[in-house]
Amino acid sequence: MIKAGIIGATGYAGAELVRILMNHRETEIVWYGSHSHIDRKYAEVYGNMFRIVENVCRDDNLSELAQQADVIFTATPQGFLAGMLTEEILEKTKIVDLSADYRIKDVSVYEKWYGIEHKSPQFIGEAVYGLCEINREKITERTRLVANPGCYTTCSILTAYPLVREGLIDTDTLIIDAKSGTSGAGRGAKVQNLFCEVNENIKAYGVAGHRHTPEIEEQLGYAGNCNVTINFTPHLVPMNRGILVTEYAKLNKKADGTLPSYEEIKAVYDRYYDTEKFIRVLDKGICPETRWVEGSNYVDIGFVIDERTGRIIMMGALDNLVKGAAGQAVQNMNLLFGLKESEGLELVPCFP
Ligand SMILES: NC(=O)C1=CN([C@@H]2O[C@H](COP(=O)(O)OP(=O)(O)OC[C@H]3O[C@@H](n4cnc5c(N)ncnc54)[C@H](OP(=O)(O)O)[C@@H]3O)[C@@H](O)[C@H]2O)C=CC1
Ligand SMILES: CC(=O)N[C@@H](CCC(=O)OP(=O)(O)O)C(=O)O
Repeated sequence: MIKAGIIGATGYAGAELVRILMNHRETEIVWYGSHSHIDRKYAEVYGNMFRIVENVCRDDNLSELAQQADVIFTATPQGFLAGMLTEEILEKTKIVDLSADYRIKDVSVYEKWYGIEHKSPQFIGEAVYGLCEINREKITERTRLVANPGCYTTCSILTAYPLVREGLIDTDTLIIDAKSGTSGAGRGAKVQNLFCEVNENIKAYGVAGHRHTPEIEEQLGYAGNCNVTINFTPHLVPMNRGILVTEYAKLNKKADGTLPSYEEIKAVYDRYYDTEKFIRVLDKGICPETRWVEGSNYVDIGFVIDERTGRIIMMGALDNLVKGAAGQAVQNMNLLFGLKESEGLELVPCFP
């Protein structure tokens, strides 16, 4: 059995990791890390785990956990892992980090957009960006550190990736409009996430300055082998889970001056994603909906070509806590240990 420890097990992403790993046949959770519930029974913090998890919450001592665990998931605030990570820890265990600490390769970009100093930039080069469908061959039994992509970025990148890779869209015209359920903001109490602030309301935030912008630009830049500059505007919507992205871009014309057809674009998506278990490219005319992916590791993708404006509208939906966080982290763990990639992740979407 793989011994897994979770630092930040009492947060929303950590709790989803617990739920998924409970049904993983090759894994045993040896550490339920917390910051403010130390020594409290985990099932008192999360009642859904009553009579399922008997353990008490431990602290966030990464060095001690590294002695016991084959893999550590850090579902902690930005900067936590960067402040703790050492070579000694990485010699003992593998780490899948759900925060953004090792996602961006240029440390000055990280420090500018996150507004914090990076405490261990020496590990950034080694970290693999764990977007499994794109970087699968880099996530191996030799990998020690995985930077697990987040919810908005996973959805935004996977939705546009094939078309950017194939040069089918003008990336300078790419606009990503994204919406997230409130669990995306974490469990910590914040006034802007109170029921009366969120319910019956929808608002944009982080306009022209959200920290996910450079991460999406970097990854799509690798895909297109070019500099990518986007507008990314997230919105908070009154639902628990779910990310929906709507992406707009000018389609590049073909040599004969015409736009690619629906069938040509669909063939490209299918070529990239037909064999991907967790990416479902929907049939013509069907737009992704968050409710059809809730509780699952799926990303649903659809698109429409607007002949009138010459733009394509690409849409993607996922569950921010599953494919956008814990599910993807477990997918990465499966790759790190040479297991079946979908082990523990064959979760059927729940509805309603
Ligand atoms: N929510 C989401 O949809 C997604 C989240 N993520 C990322 O996952 C990480 C966790 O997010 P999320 O679960 O939403 O956040 P939460 O606020 O819900 O949980 C944070 C967790 O970290 C612990 N913690 C808080 N402060 C510290 C600290 N100073 N040192 C150590 N541990 C601490 C908390 O412990 P305690 O509960 O005991 O206070 C809790 O277990 C973040 O980096 C986030 O960006 C990534 C993708 C999606
Ligand atoms: C609704 C909400 O507040 N969402 C968070 C993003 C989710 C998250 O935790 O960020 P990562 O994907 O980088 O890990 C935000 O906008 O900062």
